[in-house]
Amino acid sequence: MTASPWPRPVPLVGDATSAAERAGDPAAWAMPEHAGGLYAVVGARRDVRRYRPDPVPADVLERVLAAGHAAPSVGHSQPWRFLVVRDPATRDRAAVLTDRERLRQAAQLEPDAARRLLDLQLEGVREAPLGIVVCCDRRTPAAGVLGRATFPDADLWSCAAAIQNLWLAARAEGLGMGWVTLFRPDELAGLVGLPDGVVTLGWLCLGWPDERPPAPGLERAGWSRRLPLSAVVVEDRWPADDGGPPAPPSHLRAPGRAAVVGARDQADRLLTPPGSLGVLDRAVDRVVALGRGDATGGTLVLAAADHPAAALGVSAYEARVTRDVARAALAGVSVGATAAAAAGLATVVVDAGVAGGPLDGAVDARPAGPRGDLAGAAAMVPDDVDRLLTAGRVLGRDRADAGLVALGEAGVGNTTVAAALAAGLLGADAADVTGLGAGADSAVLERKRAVVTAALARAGRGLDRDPARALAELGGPELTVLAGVLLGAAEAGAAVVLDGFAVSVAALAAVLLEPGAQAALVAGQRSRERGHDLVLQALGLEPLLDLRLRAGEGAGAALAAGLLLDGLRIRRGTTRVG
Ligand SMILES: Cc1cc2ncn([C@H]3O[C@H](COP(=O)(O)O)[C@@H](O)[C@H]3O)c2cc1C
Ligand SMILES: O=C(O)c1cccnc1
Repeated sequence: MTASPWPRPVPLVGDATSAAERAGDPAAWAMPEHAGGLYAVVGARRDVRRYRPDPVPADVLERVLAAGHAAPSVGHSQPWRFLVVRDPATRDRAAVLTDRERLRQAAQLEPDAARRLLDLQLEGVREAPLGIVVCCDRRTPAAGVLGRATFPDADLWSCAAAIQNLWLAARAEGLGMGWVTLFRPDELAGLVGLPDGVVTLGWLCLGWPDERPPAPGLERAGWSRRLPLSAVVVEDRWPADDGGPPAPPSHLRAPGRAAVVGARDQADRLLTPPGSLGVLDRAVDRVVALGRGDATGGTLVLAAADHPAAALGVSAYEARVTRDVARAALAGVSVGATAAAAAGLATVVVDAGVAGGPLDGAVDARPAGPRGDLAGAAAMVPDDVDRLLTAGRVLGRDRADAGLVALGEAGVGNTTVAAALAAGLLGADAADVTGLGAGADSAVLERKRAVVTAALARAGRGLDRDPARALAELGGPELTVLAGVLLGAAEAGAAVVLDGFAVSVAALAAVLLEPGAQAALVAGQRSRERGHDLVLQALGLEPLLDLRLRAGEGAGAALAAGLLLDGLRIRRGTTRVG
């Protein structure tokens, strides 16, 4: 192309680039000197719930509000209004509205869920020096705004984008912000006198933060994790085999961020290098975050059951051993019960279907319906899974106030049942999760693998998304009861100490049912059973002990609980610095 003799007209306002410049360097619009800072602020934004009372200077507030006002809006309609509340009386009335709403919602929930709601940290509304009621002025008819005729709620989304801008600017200024929506919208609107047609998106707390969470509190508490990017980015078309909606999020209470950070802070103030007790310190942090740092004892819950699968030659022992072990535990003379006593734990035995009829002195949680051997028929009927989970929950809640809840099992043949359940829940091969159990030889091991393989083929796929069905198809009644005990104990705020392979598989089912329960768990030990490590990894737990146990009965959980109680004593007894 020959050069044009004509100079290019350059507009005096706006974009001075030429088409040739833009084609020559399409990325030249970037702002490399700012990008790093922006991503850092995006990554460091947190929902803050604790505030210092100090005022926010007017110029800082104005910059933050201006950032909100710079948000994108549908048809450039700028529908947001930022109603800044400084008046302490209005703030106090808003706090009362959230308190009231909390009680109202709690009254409609199961007692347990209600308690969790009541524990929510909402003090920010009272503490923060500023409240911002973000409003959307919807009085312009949707059809009159470019883009809203087809998406009539796009004005609300614009306001949400403004909130995100406010939030990022606040973070960059070092201010904390929390978005509170536990209001009846009309009550909040009434409080600040919004006219008809102006709606609110909630109350933003704004002030200097009295917590500086490095990660979302719920993430640190193990409640949930940010999904990998690949899980939320879809190419071109929604996948045809998506398997239905994702599992609902957990409603189980994990410790709040303040509790989790508080536990860590407390440990950091001891006269010792932070984390000096390693894995034990992390377990102690968990218990302290649950508010149970004062525990000096607890309970070993031992659930026992026999299994039709045992008739397929998958154990080196006869089925009557289960009954003997459970009776010895009731008499306090089994390995598990003596280990529990040594650790300062009481033992409670649950009869989850021990052969030979109900066991005197045990908590009765026996399945009522038919039982299958996994390979040929489902382990239990769904009704029994529900009943046994509930029975376990009741027991777990009941034992939560006594201190730690350690879990143990007895059931001849149950390492095969646990292997089938683990394979179903993890999508693993039989060979990866089938081990020697209480002492299998190669012929028994061969039969165990065959049973697990047949069970998986019979039960079909997708069990990882439906843990209750997995328990019915591939589970055992003692594992189901233990999953319930874990959930009940975790719901009531207790720390739960796991034992070996079978207990850990029960825990995996429980955590798939209620991810929030993970925050309550401490892995007692890594046993020598094949597959245990895989299950612990799936639980995201590092065990306290690694003694190559193959005991079952809660022996490892009791040993670890003793160590954990020592760790709590050390935490309480060590002097604090500065
Ligand atoms: C005397 C005795 C006491 C036990 N206590 C726990 N288990 C452990 O072994 C059993 C599971 O292994 P498998 O799947 O190979 O049968 C469960 O009862 C478990 O708790 C025991 C096993 C025996 C023999
Ligand atoms: O790993 C275990 O928990 C285990 C192994 C063998 C027998 N009972 C339990």
